[in-house]
Amino acid sequence: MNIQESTQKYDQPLTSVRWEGDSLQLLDQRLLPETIDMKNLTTPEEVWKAIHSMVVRGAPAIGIAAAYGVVLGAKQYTGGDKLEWLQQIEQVCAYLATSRPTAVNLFWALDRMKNKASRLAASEDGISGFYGALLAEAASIQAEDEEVCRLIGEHALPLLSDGMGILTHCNAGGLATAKYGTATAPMYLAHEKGMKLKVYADETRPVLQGARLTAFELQQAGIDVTLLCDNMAGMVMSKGWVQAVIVGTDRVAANGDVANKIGTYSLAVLAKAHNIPFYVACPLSTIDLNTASGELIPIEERPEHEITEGFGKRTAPQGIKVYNPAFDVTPNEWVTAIITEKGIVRAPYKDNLAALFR
Ligand SMILES: CSC[C@H]1O[C@H](OP(=O)(O)O)[C@H](O)[C@@H]1O
Repeated sequence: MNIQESTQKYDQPLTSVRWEGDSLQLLDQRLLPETIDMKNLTTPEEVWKAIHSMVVRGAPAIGIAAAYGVVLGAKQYTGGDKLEWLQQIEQVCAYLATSRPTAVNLFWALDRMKNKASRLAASEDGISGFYGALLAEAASIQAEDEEVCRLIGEHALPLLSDGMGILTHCNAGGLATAKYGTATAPMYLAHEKGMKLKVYADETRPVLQGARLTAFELQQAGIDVTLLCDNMAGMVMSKGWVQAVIVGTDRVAANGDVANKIGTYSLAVLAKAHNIPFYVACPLSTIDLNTASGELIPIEERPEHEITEGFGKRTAPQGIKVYNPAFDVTPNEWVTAIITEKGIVRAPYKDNLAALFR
């Protein structure tokens, strides 16, 4: 366990997921911003728990961590039978798929690892090379995500201008991806080009990913960021401080409905009311053409204590009824455009999203 104070300025953005030697290092995002603690994981069970408890969170980061979780499962196989090895990999994938239900990147990454394992098992290659081949596949998923996020930022840049106010929600930042983030990618690239943006970050109750993660990473990068309570978004929009809303997503349905952190739908309605564009930034790995529309997206409900406790004490009466959905769905008609690594997609989303995969 490596604990450091996070008050120091870091030269490089923090990496939330890192493979080192033959184990997985995860930055415990539950402890940010005050503590930097890298956890060392060596089993799929530890990866499942890390995803479920949000040690690692954010759709792409969850997928990358799960991919390395499959590699840890492959390391556990000591036999010599290819079919038996494949069955073990398929069992690990099925197990890791139960860690969280909404972010489609988890299932996308596991399917990619399962397909790689199937090709290996069907090949003439010796089983001794399978572990290395799976590790290379997981590393490719991570490396590709970094490039994909950078491209999302590049495609978003024409939507931005010097001095612009951008409001974002939760953390769709470098900590939620391999690097750059999705919603934050244009902010980082604009900053690199000397563009002055004013970012407003919703704290994002109840887990405070905006306050603890987005505000932290943008401040570390030297980007002008102002922290808001979630209930302030309407007011700052009414003051004319916001010229665009940019958020990430955990799953885009085939018709363009968007599942994202709870509170996103409210922002979309507020943005429409103030005639402010509402952009969703996401990689193709977060677009799920197999889910026709938003009401079919499974919405995770999380533990009550995330709402009834905070700031080191109970913040609600004992026994109070609690509803704690971690996500909501924004209907596609409220979405101005979806920014992907292949470019900006606008309505009609069903046809235009499908065209991305042709
Ligand atoms: C770039 S995906 C980020 C996405 O994931 C977050 O959810 P969680 O923190 O619960 O994993 C949130 O919905 C972000 O928009």
